[in-house]
This record gives sequence, C-alpha cells and structure tokens, in this order.
Amino acid sequence: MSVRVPAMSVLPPIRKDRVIARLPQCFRKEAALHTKEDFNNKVKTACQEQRTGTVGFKISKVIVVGDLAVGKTCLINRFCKDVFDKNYKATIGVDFEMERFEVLGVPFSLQLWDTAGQERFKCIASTYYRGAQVVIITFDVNDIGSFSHVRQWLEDSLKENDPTAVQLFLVGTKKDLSSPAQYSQMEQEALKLAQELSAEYWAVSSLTGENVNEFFFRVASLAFETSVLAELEKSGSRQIGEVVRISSNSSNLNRSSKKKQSNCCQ
Ligand SMILES: Nc1nc2c(ncn2[C@@H]2O[C@H](COP(=O)(O)OP(=O)(O)OP(=O)(O)O)[C@@H](O)[C@H]2O)c(=O)[nH]1
Ligand SMILES: [Mg+2]
Repeated sequence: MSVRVPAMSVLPPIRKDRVIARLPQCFRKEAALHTKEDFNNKVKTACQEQRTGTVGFKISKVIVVGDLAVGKTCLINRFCKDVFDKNYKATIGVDFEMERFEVLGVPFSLQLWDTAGQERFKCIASTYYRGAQVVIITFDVNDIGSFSHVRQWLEDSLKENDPTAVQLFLVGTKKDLSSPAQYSQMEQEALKLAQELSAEYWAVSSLTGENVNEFFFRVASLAFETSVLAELEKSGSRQIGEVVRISSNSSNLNRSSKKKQSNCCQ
C-alpha cells in the first residue's frame, strides 16, 4: 500500500493577502527608487514562463536599522503579526522574521532582520548586516536626533555590503504622534535626505497601521524585481525557477519565524 504525499506539503500555502499581482506604488514621487507604474516587462515575461516550469524559491535579506526606540520592532511586528505593543522592550542583538509572498505568481520571501539600536548591542547586531539586499533605515519623525543619525546608520550598514547592490529605504516612524504641520516640515527634510542618499522615502505608524502594509509590499516587490533582473542577466535564457531549489528537508523553511538572541556584547 502506498501513501501519496503532496510535493510541497512542507510549506503552508502563501496567505491570500500576501499575493502581489501589480506593482505597489511609491509613497512620494520625489524620493522613490523608481516611479514606473508596473513591473519590468522582462520580469513579467520571465514569471509567466516560470509558471509552467519548476517551482522557484527566492529569498531576499532585509535589515532594519536605526536609533533605539524609534520603532523598528513594532514596525516588523505590525506587519508580520498585526500586533502593537506600547511597552518598550529593547531588542538585544537581533531578531528575525520570515515573511512569504507570491509575486507575479512566483513564491518569494523576505528575511526581515530586526536589529538593536542600543549602542551596547550594536556590535552583535552589526555582524548580521552582511549580505543584505535591502537596507531600511528608520527614524522617529518626532525626534530630530534620530534623524541626524541616519547617515551613520547608512555608513555602518554599507560597510558590510556592496553599496551598488543594496536597495535603500528611509522610513519615518510614529507618524501618529506628529501634527500635520510638524509632519510636513519634517517630511521636507526627509525627502531631501532620501534624494541625496538615493533612498525611497516612506512614513508609517505602527500604532494605527498607516502605510505599514503598503510599505512592505513595495519592499517585497522592488526586491523581487531587482533579484529577478539580476538573475536574468546572469543566466541568459535560464528560467528563474531553476536557480534556487531548496530541499523539502530544509529546517529553516518549516517555520515562519525564528529568533536569534544574545545577551552580551562586551
Ligand atoms: N505612538 C507610537 N508609538 C510607537 C510606534 N512605534 C513604536 N512605538 C513605541 O516606541 C517604543 C519603541 O518601540 P520599539 O519598536 O521597541 O523600538 P526599536 O526601534 O525596536 O528599539 P530597539 O530595539 O531598542 O532598537 C515602544 O514603546 C513602542 O510602543 C508608533 O508608530 N506610534
Ligand atoms: Mg527593537
């Protein structure tokens, strides 16, 4: 007697609200990685062809950096778990979450690394910066100090990465705490800086959820687009689904999230 096991039984189906069929638009045209209305045509064609071929599995590493208590953990938790905690619990070292999407019919994951902003944990956190395809630099829109440290965070995170290969986002947090007048003044400064750094600018609130999903959908889409284009360039006519194959025994993929923490940084 034989028992049939579905080939992809190891992973739960991708959530319906993580399916991306059209390119999500930028937040501000003045500071966007690009302002095209739709995915690149080459990418769309490659994805269509892949549907009939083998199943692909692609992952991009995303690191979230910025001063302590600007709201990095809350941002990730709002998106991944749809929760918000008003109590501050410092991240010690790093945490990470895996978030699965389907972009243009192709499975795609973001590995979201939530790093510590506190100075004494920075040395642990920075060892996890390497190999990031996306760097998200956060600051609190109500705290000019956190804004003035953005360049330093950029420098630190790019030390470990190829600056030309990284997609950069500048994200203002805690928008709910700011009056419209205060916010718009801050935004002028943030847009200027984002343009200078070639970053895409977003403003979010993890408390209300404003722009949180839109932001991560944009990150996933642009990371996906870039990685497919890079792969097409590398492989010529090879189908994208054939590039990364992960065996069904791979333990990492059985879980949707995994934590790594360390307690000392001396
Ligand atoms: N009002 C408001 N408070 C927020 C928001 N996001 C975070 N907070 C609060 O800000 C504090 C710090 O949030 P965290 O997400 O822990 O900050 P963090 O950047 O991860 O801090 P470190 O891990 O130390 O680097 C907490 O008390 C949160 O409740 C927001 O969008 N609105
Ligand atoms: Mg944190």
